[in-house]
Amino acid sequence: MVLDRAAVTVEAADPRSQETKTILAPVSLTLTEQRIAIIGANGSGKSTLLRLLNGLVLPSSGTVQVNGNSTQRDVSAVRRSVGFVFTDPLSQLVMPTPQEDIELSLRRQKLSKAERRHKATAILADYGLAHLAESSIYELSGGERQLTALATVLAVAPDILVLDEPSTLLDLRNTRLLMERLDALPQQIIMSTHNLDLAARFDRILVIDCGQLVFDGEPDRGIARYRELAG
Ligand SMILES: Nc1ncnc2c1ncn2[C@@H]1O[C@H](COP(=O)(O)OP(=O)(O)OP(=O)(O)O)[C@@H](O)[C@H]1O
Repeated sequence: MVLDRAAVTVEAADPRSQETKTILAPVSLTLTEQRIAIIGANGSGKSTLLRLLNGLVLPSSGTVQVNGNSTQRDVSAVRRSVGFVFTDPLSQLVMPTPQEDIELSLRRQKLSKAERRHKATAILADYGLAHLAESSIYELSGGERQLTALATVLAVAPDILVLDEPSTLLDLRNTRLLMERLDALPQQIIMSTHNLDLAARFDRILVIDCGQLVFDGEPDRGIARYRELAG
């Protein structure tokens, strides 16, 4: 993934104003490490940076490329390569039950209906969610929904996994399970998190503050920088 002076600005809240607000100042990055964490205060711009990576947000200036595909010109190719897990699983789970959601995720694979059903059942079992396969998404706990959302995205084996604060709703046990699961994945992972234990395990850390990249490097130093900023 390559960001070349990618910046995000939005119109000012007051429609009479000509001004724009910069949410993310121009940033140039080549993201090649297997495990990259993004940390920073609430509202600093972490989600905006992540959303640039799969074309959910397009840069107002500069470019973002994934495997040579521009998010502005080839967004479908980018979305096929980049699986995105939202902080709020309800933004992502669109079908009534986990089983149906995973089957929907598998729709582009050349499988018969029965094969799709069978594969979705196996994926849910792998995540310890088999007993919830036919439950309403709304009856699941926040953590169960979060794991279902992860299973749904990984069902299609994207090349790159982008996760926006994936442990927010998880208890200690499920956070540990998530860490183990992420550790075992072959994909490149780029994740924002407020969980510094999780971030410390990664290869590279980006620290964002007020829409600016203020640190890019080794986890211990990145976490120390973030602690300084938090005061
Ligand atoms: N479409 C938009 N229009 C106006 N402001 C926006 C828009 N998207 C994001 N913002 C603002 O940009 C800033 C950065 O938001 P972003 O969601 O990237 O922060 P974050 O670091 O992920 O925060 P958190 O840790 O709270 O999830 C916030 O002040 C947010 O209100």
